[in-house]
Amino acid sequence: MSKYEYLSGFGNSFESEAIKGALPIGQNTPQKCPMNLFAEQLSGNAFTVPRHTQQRSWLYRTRPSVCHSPLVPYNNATLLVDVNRLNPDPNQLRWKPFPIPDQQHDFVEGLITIAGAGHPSVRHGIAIHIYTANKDMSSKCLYNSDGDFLIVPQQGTLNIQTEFGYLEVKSGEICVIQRGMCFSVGVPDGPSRGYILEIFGSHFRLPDLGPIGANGLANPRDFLTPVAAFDQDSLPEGQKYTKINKFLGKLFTAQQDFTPYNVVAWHGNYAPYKYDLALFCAVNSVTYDHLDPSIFTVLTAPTNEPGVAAADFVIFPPRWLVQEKTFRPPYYHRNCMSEFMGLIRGVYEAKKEGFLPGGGSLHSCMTPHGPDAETFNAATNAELKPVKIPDVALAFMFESSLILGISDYAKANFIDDDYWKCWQDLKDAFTSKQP
Ligand SMILES: O=C(O)Cc1cc(O)ccc1O
Ligand SMILES: [Fe+2]
Repeated sequence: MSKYEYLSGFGNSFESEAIKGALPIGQNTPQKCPMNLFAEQLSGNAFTVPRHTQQRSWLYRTRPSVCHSPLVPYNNATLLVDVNRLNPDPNQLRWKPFPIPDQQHDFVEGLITIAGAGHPSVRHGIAIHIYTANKDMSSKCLYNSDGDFLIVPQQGTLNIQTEFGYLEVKSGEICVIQRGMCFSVGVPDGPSRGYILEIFGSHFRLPDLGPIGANGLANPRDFLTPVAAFDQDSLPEGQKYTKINKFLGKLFTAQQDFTPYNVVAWHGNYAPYKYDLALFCAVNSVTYDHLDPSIFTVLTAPTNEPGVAAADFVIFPPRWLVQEKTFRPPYYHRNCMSEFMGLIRGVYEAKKEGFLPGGGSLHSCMTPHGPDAETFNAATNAELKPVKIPDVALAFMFESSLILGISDYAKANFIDDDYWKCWQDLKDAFTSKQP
């Protein structure tokens, strides 16, 4: 039987036992838990939030998480930086694909902060990171006190062990690992790379569908949460397990002499999940005009202001373009939101050249942008028959209401210095035509 087994549904209250009978019946904290397990609650929200937003789980484990040595600074992730150390830059920014260094490094060591805003200390804000890895996090796990990670693998499958069970996340799929959950990333395909959206405030939810109705976009049943699984073998005598904690933008580490993957059963609605982007049911104009990209929202992390997201995760999926009398690529625009884009595979519909898989772009608040000149010229003259954006294309956007700063590293490395030139051939065809 594969260790990758899942429960289906978004935000459900689940229960899962790796050994039948490990969950207490009818209560959370019996005087003695079945099988002498320890009961431990993991809270994803304040105890007192409205019931429909409450997220928490109960974990039944062989030893509680508290049995570890004191946490001390961990300095092996040199490019992960606190969001209070970022720089303003209003330019249109584009990064070439971030290379995967040859030197041996795991998912944590390969974290690179690109952009962000707000701060985890006030539970408001986001950070955008790139990860690269070419070795597994063996005997090492990460848990994040700062917020939730939405992970978008671009190259290489991720085998992720979590306290809740195992997740296999391929390129073209995403996963969410929330605040506090221990996880370890394996890279079975070798050199791997991807994007991370970290949110410091609310959790991700599915967008409201309004007049779209009860179905479409990302359907709840396609979100998959792992079944309970724990490490059967104890650590060899003398061997330690390393726990790493991201806390206010810095990493800390502690040791313990047992695996953190000792949860025999769990129940609740605060659990990691994955989603296959190929299952996204795109909805769009079947008459005319280019609609706003919010129509492609997979997940949204709301702020307290109705309709305003700390971050939306939006994709540009394979789909048919059928609009009549319409300039079909994205329009030229200046947005009050910040738009970080990444490319999983193929070519993005607004950029004929230069935006490459594993790279990125950032168009900040009010930074003008839109299709490059080549795309404009082709689309203005194209015959408007139905066209399929092919299955090999998959771009995405992290769109945020916050104004993002960029890291020293992102400012100085892999920047495409010629990006601005892609718009310079957009000529004034109005003035020259006047009598
Ligand atoms: O800038 C971008 O490429 C993203 C984007 C796509 C789109 O279809 C409409 C607006 C928008 O910001
Ligand atoms: Fe845009």
